[in-house]
Amino acid sequence: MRTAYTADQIRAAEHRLMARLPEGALMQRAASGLAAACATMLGKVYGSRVTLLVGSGDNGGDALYAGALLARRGARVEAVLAGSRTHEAGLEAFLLAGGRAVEAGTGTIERADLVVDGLVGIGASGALREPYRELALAADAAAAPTVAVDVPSGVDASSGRVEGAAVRAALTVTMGARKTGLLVDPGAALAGEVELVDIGLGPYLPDPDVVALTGADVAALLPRPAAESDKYRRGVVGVVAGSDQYTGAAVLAVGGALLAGAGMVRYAGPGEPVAQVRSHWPEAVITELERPSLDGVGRVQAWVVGPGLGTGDWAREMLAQVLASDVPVLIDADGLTLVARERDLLGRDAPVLVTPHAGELSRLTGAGRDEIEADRLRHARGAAADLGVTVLLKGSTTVVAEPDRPVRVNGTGTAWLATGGTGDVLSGVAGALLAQGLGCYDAGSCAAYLHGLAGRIASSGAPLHAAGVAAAVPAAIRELTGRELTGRPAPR
Ligand SMILES: NC(=O)C1=CN([C@@H]2O[C@H](COP(=O)(O)OP(=O)(O)OC[C@H]3O[C@@H](n4cnc5c(N)ncnc54)[C@H](OP(=O)(O)O)[C@@H]3O)[C@@H](O)[C@H]2O)[C@@H](O)CC1
Ligand SMILES: Nc1ncnc2c1ncn2[C@@H]1O[C@H](COP(=O)(O)OP(=O)(O)O)[C@@H](O)[C@H]1O
Ligand SMILES: [K+]
Repeated sequence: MRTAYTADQIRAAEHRLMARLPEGALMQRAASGLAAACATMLGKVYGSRVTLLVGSGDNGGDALYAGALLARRGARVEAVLAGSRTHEAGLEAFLLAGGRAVEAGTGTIERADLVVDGLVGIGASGALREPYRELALAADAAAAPTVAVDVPSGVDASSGRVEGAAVRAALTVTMGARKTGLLVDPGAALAGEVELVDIGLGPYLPDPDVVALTGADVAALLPRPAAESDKYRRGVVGVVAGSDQYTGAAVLAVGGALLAGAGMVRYAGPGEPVAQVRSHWPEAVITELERPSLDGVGRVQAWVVGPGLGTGDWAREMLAQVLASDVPVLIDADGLTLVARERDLLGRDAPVLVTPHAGELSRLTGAGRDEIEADRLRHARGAAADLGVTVLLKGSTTVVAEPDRPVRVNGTGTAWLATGGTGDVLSGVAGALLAQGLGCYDAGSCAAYLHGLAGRIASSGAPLHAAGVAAAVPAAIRELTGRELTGRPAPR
């Protein structure tokens, strides 16, 4: 599990650790980790040109001490001192090691083999001010890669929010613990690779603000069939999706559920989608509905409701019946539009997982779509608290929020997933995990991981289509579980 923390959490931990250490010790640890990462990126340090962008705080201090270490190894290191003041001891060490302070606009950024962004770290507030803004833009325009110290300047460390210009780093060397903003877009997209330098902060850190599951975490959570499993015990998913107008959503949601390991998938819907689901998935158990009713559809362990369902009376009645059941329900797409109109539908005791994209969340909460995308953590958390449900907010970083738990963030996806129907597949995958017994928080975050990985497999650097993502889900599971045997060993 990768953990991340807000600036306040990090600062509090640093204070406790610093009280036990000689002055400056933490910064020395940070700087040597930073210098080592820069050296690896440069390949050959001797004779290379390194330009430091140095702000007025300790972030600039880290850069100066690291610059001193690189200068001692023969790099030609120049520093642009951009702040109203400069970390004194850091500057002294830098100059003593042969580093040079230069003015911006002397071509130093353009000539560099490597730029080090030490403008601001966790002490930043608001959009980058001048001259930092212009330096960030110059670093972005330069040919050399940028290594960001702690966080790319311009990215809010606690949220990933970016107001105005920001540094685009090839590598972010982060001190003591990952910052939340490095795992959540738009900040995550600007951080590049993230390398964590251990400065001994671990024992002083509180519970994390956000976490990202690793493949091993997901593998440990994924349900597997046991030797004595049968299809009912493995978990039956009910899918209420699709309409005469939107048949594909039904096919994709059922496919996602089947290929993510449901013991069985029951599909209930009107004639057109029934015909489509039947021809694509003969293994699904289908009830063709003459009227909106779940009578006679059979028992399930979880429902998926909403994709392509429409928002008319039929859809509303189906949603109400699904929500009147006593099993977990995943609500997506049109189901969310209906809930936005009629919040009371959510009043139930069994768990609810909602899976909006930013536009759908906007309908649910009234916040603007752009505002949600700029600060997805805050909006997902707020909606989970307000609605009393688990919220999986889709997008470039998918986040799963549940009251009183760290937000789980997922970055396994690829932008190629931004194509029609992939969300329907996700709803099926998550529904299968709910039916197999995972709670909403685990089902949502494992589904996001698997779906993102399946997207990468299906894409392999080229366009994908939603059915291909569903088809790649078993390969994604195989990649995580390493082809382990389940049930009885094969006879020899
Ligand atoms: N503490 C520790 O033990 C360790 C800390 N470490 C390191 O210290 C970093 C935190 O250092 P920090 O607290 O000095 O804050 P930091 O981010 O350098 O700069 C804040 C200053 O920047 C300015 N400024 C703010 N917003 C701005 C804006 N929008 N646009 C322009 N300027 C802006 C403002 O200054 P002013 O405007 O007054 O010039 C403010 O005072 C941390 O990220 C890590 O790298 C590591 O060495 C490990 C040990
Ligand atoms: N830029 C992106 N990077 C990674 N994943 C993305 C990106 N944009 C969208 N996705 C993913 O693609 C899927 C799209 O779902 P959704 O918006 O519901 O589409 P649809 O309704 O057409 O199925 C979600 O899983 C989402 O997280
Ligand atoms: K920085």
